[in-house]
Amino acid sequence: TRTLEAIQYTRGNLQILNQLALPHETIFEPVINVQDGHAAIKTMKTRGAPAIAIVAALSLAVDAYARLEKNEFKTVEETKEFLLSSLEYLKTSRPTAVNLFDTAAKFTALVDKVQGEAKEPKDLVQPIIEAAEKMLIDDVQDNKNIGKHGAEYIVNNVRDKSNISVLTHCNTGSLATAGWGTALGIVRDLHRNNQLKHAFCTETRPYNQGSRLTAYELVYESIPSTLICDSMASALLRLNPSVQAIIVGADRVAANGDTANKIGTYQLAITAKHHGILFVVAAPSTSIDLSMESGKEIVIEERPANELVTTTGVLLDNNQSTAVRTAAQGINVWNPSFDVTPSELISAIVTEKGVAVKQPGLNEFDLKSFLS
Ligand SMILES: CSC[C@H]1O[C@H](OP(=O)(O)O)[C@H](O)[C@@H]1O
Repeated sequence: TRTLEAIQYTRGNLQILNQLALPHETIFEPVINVQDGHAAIKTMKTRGAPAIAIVAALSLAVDAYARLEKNEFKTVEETKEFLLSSLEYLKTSRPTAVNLFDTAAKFTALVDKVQGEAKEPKDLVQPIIEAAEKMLIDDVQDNKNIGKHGAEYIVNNVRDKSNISVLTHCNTGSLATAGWGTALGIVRDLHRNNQLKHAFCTETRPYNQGSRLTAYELVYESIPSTLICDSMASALLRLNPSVQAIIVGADRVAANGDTANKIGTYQLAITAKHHGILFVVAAPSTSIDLSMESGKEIVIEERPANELVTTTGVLLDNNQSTAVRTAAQGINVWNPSFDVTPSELISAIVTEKGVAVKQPGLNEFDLKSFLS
């Protein structure tokens, strides 16, 4: 079966699925320049650490392609200035997921590398377009490898491999990546291998990535699944012994394994520890920030209060999605979009390169060695 896709691209043309309208309306919107790319990411029409980086890169690719077609670049220097300033601008869209910053650094290095031999603007633009297009391919391949490594790890490390249910948080599937997904990719592999009894997903307040996006992906592919409120996770673990692993994604993993992920991840790690089950982080190596020794340095994005005091994606009688206020007027709001789970609560970090685990007796991962 096909999985859903959040990004539609052909050279010079980019459309993104407006995830604010899911699951009720499937609306693809054009992204014609970096301003559109920045807005799609900032408003969370596009979200998910890998998808954010890919849409940012492709928005630069279509913007530069259009300018080249219209001969708007007069010199190589002017072209370089446009590319580098666009990357700096795209980095201001959301601060926590490292993938966007990793991509901006790689593309800046690419511009620096090719500028020496560049004779005309297209000599700078073409390599950027090709690098952006390659991300679409590489991301899906990375996720397939994550799915394979993660499913193997879970089957080999649970108590009862004939009775595996898992709980996942937020959305880490085809709607957060170029396809297949990270944590949800592991769920897909377990299901495809007939190793999954049931997948539980949390609602993931306040944006509801779980009830609106993950539930949508699971139902779309007929994966046996049940939606719970975030507040039900501990009761589920206490009452359902088949739930033997919690699998989540990541926005930024520090060198010691501390992981920034959707708000609510930290308390899932605490309850996994209390109930003695696996807590597994799934992420491509582009989500690992080796420049950060620990999670203390990770910037946590705070989102607008209106995203918490309303319920996004409510379906009105006229079949339009909208946000409806639920909280009392005048109440103060704290709305961090992520939290940091310390490495000692994490069983394993599954990447496309394999599964990182801690040395016996150690509370931290050594991801520098793992990735070297
Ligand atoms: C594979 S997506 C990783 C990560 O991104 C999500 O955050 P958001 O929906 O705010 O972009 C969530 O934290 C996922 O786990």
